[in-house]
Amino acid sequence: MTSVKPILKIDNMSKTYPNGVRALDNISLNIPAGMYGLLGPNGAGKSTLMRILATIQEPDSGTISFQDVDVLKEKNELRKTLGYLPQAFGIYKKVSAEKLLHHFVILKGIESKSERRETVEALLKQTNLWDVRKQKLGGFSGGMKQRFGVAVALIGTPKLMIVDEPTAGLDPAERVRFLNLLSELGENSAVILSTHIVEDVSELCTNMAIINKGEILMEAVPLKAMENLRGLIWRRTVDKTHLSDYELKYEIISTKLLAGQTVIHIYSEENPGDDFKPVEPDLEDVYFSAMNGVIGKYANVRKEVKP
Ligand SMILES: Nc1ncnc2c1ncn2[C@@H]1O[C@H](COP(=O)(O)OP(=O)(O)OP(=O)(O)O)[C@@H](O)[C@H]1O
Repeated sequence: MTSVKPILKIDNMSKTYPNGVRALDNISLNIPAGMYGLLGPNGAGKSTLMRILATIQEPDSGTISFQDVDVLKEKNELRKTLGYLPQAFGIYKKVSAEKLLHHFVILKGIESKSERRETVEALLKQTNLWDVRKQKLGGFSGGMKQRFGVAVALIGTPKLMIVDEPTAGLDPAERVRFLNLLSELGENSAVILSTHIVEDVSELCTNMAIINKGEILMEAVPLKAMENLRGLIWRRTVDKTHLSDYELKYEIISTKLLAGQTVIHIYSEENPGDDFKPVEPDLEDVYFSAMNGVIGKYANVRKEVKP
């Protein structure tokens, strides 16, 4: 749980699709201002939650409040102060970035011509697209398109930004540029970033939640969560053919191929011996520990059923 006062509160929210998939299962979250990471694997329910927060999808039950706004009842109130970058969005390929942004600024209701020009210029500069403003959007790289999406989402200086899986498919340089842009936004508004990439959260977010199969496994301050795991994570290289023996004996939280070798991380409250070395836990250890139920929502359940 985060101790800072929440700016966005989600209570007991559920959503089941007509095909019977329960995408969100009684979710509650307290989200403070700044950068907030929603971390989870494919199919966890992130996009469903983001679309509901962005007021384009209805939950079956639950409430959301943003400051004094009852989000589900006063959708237009929230929309005035909302920026949303969806996971996938279409753009007009044959139009230049500058021209299309002008159109969106008009749609947002900025009537004065000079104010429009200033807004467009400021947004293109902020998103580092000023030099390519005359280029057609069809020729933009994935990262440039994402930054254009941010420019659109930023029109009207939103207080709440919803950003759904923005770094998937970006090359490393574009990813860094994009994350830097987001962290600047986090200084003035609440930014909720959904991602399956642990590094997006560790590099950027002061608060986070881990979601899987429609459930929140834990809410945490990343630095504290890593600290709490200190002394509990151990690693060693194993022969792949012996992996199942280790699985029987230890609480393996992750198995990775590293330079052709199989490296396992285990959770153990005591020194396991057996050539294991202590690990300084990172956010990936936190994520896999929560996903495996050794910490977070299912930690106690798991301990009770263990011999
Ligand atoms: N319109 C829909 N109709 C039926 N099932 C859906 C629909 N949208 C999503 N789902 C299902 O709901 C679950 C959650 O999907 P969601 O897209 O919210 O997850 P996600 O965490 O964003 O995953 P991804 O990163 O793969 O987009 C998945 O099992 C998905 O197949």
